[in-house]
Amino acid sequence: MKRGLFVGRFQPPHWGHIEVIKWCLDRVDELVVVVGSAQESHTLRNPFTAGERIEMLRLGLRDAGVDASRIMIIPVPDIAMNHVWPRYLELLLPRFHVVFTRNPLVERLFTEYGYPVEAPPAFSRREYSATRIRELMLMGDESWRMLVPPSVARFIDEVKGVERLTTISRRD
Ligand SMILES: Nc1ncnc2c1ncn2[C@@H]1O[C@H](COP(=O)(O)OP(=O)(O)OP(=O)(O)O)[C@@H](O)[C@H]1O
Ligand SMILES: NC(=O)c1ccc[n+]([C@@H]2O[C@H](COP(=O)(O)O)[C@@H](O)[C@H]2O)c1
Repeated sequence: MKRGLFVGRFQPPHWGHIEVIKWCLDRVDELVVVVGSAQESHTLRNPFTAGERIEMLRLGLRDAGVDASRIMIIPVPDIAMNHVWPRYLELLLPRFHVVFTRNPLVERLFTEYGYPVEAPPAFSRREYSATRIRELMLMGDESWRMLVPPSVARFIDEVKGVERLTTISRRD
């Protein structure tokens, strides 16, 4: 049984993430999806809580018809020591055999630690970018809705995500 690891912040999850997860599931039996920077919320880079990000990932994967029984979604707060971060993930997660990432730091830390690392292809990376989605939300541009699965857009409406982002971008 081969298990893979995929780490992201998912602020918010978008179609690019869903495509990457599907790509990973073609290569392993199970995938551990880490919701990183789990301690963060209510900032411009990290507006959503770890719990909200878990809910949105599950909704998005359901929209895409992905088999949830092959995926474990686990929130992990950051630690101040990059060197020991892979070891820290081993403490918190089920065993994994390969790391999937396009993040250069994540790639570097796991390669130095001795794991095989594979880079998923870029799926319309310019469009499917959470930074871009947050920028569109702040500009009041509704086209962000096309970049996330429909239930994720509904969830963001429910928690007033755009209002939250707009409020925290203001100055006093
Ligand atoms: N469209 C995409 N195609 C392929 N990989 C992607 C895509 N979007 C994100 N990823 C990868 O998914 C992982 C987690 O990404 P992350 O949650 O940071 O999304 P992001 O869109 O890059 O967000 P942000 O812009 O907020 O950093 C990273 O390895 C990232 O490279
Ligand atoms: N020292 C650490 O805690 C450490 C090191 C490398 C990456 N990470 C986390 O991994 C995640 C990587 O995801 P992104 O590609 O969305 O940045 C982030 O949450 C990042 O903070 C944490």
